[in-house]
Amino acid sequence: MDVTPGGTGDAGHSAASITLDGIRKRYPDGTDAVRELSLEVPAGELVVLIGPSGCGKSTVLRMVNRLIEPTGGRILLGDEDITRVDPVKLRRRIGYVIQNVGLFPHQTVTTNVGTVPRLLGWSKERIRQRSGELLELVGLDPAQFGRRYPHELSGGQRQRVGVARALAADPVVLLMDEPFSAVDPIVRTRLQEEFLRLQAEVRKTIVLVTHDLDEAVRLGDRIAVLSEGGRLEQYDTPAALLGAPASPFVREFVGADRGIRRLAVTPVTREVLDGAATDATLPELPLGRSAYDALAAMLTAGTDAVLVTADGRPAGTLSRARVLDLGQPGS
Ligand SMILES: Nc1ncnc2c1ncn2[C@@H]1O[C@H](COP(=O)(O)OP(=O)(O)OP(=O)(O)O)[C@@H](O)[C@H]1O
Repeated sequence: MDVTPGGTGDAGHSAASITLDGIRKRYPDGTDAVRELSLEVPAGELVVLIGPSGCGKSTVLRMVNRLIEPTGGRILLGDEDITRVDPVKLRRRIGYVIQNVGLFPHQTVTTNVGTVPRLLGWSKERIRQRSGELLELVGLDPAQFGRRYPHELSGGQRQRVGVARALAADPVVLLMDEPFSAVDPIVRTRLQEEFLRLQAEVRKTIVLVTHDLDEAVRLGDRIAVLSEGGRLEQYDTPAALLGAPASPFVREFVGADRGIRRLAVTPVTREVLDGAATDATLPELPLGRSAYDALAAMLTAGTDAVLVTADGRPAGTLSRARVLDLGQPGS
């Protein structure tokens, strides 16, 4: 299957960076939802906006596709200032996924996925082909699911259709507002994993809003922690954020269990190994897995170390003490 952007003959938009340049939003009642925020999202990266309820996350997200008009500042997609372009045309270039998906209930899955291509005037055949590709990409067999209506799907399946629809016209940017929060935790974890695989293939520029720190750490290339009024407290990789919170606010926000969270985003590399590969009775762990996986393997096997392998051959051992060090700030 051709999963390259615009695989059905479109010119291909690939991904564009997003620059928020001093954006502000004051609602008509005088609420300063976003006082001033500057942030750059590199092309092809997934950036998570996280922060306490009411800090302005959704307002920021919706200013990017102009569902909410900024009261100040500029937003650039690549080099283009989009604060002045036609918002309706803009939204056709930006995928948008929300919590309860918002599928059209009286349209089939295939028709839902083809919404934006139809608005763009694609031919019927091209839309049908693109819908099929996208459904396969999100793990739904088009022959089985294409003719169903949204109420004939599970919550997780609906969410996948929502993602397929958002990607259908090969948007330059994907905005996601709490996309996985309406499904139960097990389905959520599976959707997150599938979504990471999908992102590895399509490499869109994505801004995702969530309340869930674990989700932020799992999905984000970078995380922007916001406080009230859209104030940017820290903008960093998950490992840096958990390892070195920049302020007491962030420290409190990432919580006392940030050490264990940090292990989950710390890969086991050759540099961290602290013993020779001598003990073949130890549980094995391939290089590149997380320090959290290493600790889990030790706890399961009741050992104090794992044998780390590279291409199936022993590369060294990693001790429990070393893993615990990796969870400490500043290591
Ligand atoms: N239309 C509106 N008019 C006035 N104030 C608004 C409006 N929409 C949002 N607000 C306020 O702006 C602030 C930011 O809201 P926003 O929805 O962006 O926050 P959020 O971080 O996404 O919150 P949550 O996590 O609870 O969804 C809040 O104080 C909210 O009450």
